[in-house]
Amino acid sequence: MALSDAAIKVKAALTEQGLETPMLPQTHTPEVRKEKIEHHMKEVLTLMALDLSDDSLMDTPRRIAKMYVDEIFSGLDYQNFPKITVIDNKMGVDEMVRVQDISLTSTCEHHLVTIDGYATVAYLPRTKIIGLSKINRIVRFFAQRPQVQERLTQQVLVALQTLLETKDVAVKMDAVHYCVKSRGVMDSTSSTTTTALGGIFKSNPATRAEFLHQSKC
Ligand SMILES: Nc1nc2c(ncn2[C@@H]2O[C@H](COP(=O)(O)OP(=O)(O)OP(=O)(O)O)[C@@H](O)[C@H]2O)c(=O)[nH]1
Ligand SMILES: [Zn+2]
Repeated sequence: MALSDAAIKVKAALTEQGLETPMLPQTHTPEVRKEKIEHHMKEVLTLMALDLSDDSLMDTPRRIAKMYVDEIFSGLDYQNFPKITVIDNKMGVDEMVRVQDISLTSTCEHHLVTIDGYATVAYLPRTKIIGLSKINRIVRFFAQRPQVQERLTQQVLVALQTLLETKDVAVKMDAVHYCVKSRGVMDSTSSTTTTALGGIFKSNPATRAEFLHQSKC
């Protein structure tokens, strides 16, 4: 199936700006990917001395394969880029549109454990207005990849700048990294905030302050 125009444009913009996730071309169908991952997960779990003949563990390799391909890493495949509804700004909206407290669950690319937090996204409409839920869907698409939070924040910024045909976009994320909480340094209270500001959100101190100070996350 051919990629949507939106997916093609966003992928090209990320590649051009050096912000694409390091990825190889997709050479297998989702079904083949799942079969191969299931096979390798069996090896991994067996190496950990788990008895996969137990009825509780038996289907775990298949479950993991399905979860990787269809769910938590589905954003590696631009076939899964959301359908985007962008309309002309006929009403002449010229004030900030902000969506806050967007649930954000991603996976840290260093340890493949959960990143759990919130995102706030704002833009100043120029010629285009985007369907609100599409902002949440774009956050979710890029979150469903192995990620570092800084890149995730920038990818959402560039995707929206591309689709909205304006630089005036801002993204803020606040998240707990389970690689910091449940292992390693085992800090259960810290969280990480990242921002990516474009256009007027970067250059105008008042707009920047309005976004940064009013966003709850
Ligand atoms: N900048 C950034 N770092 C991250 C993110 N997620 C995880 N990390 C960090 O990636 C680093 C990987 O460091 P390494 O020393 O290679 O891995 P490690 O031995 O498991 O490190 P510890 O977590 O300190 O035990 C760690 O400091 C993680 O906290 C992220 O989204 N952004
Ligand atoms: Zn990690």
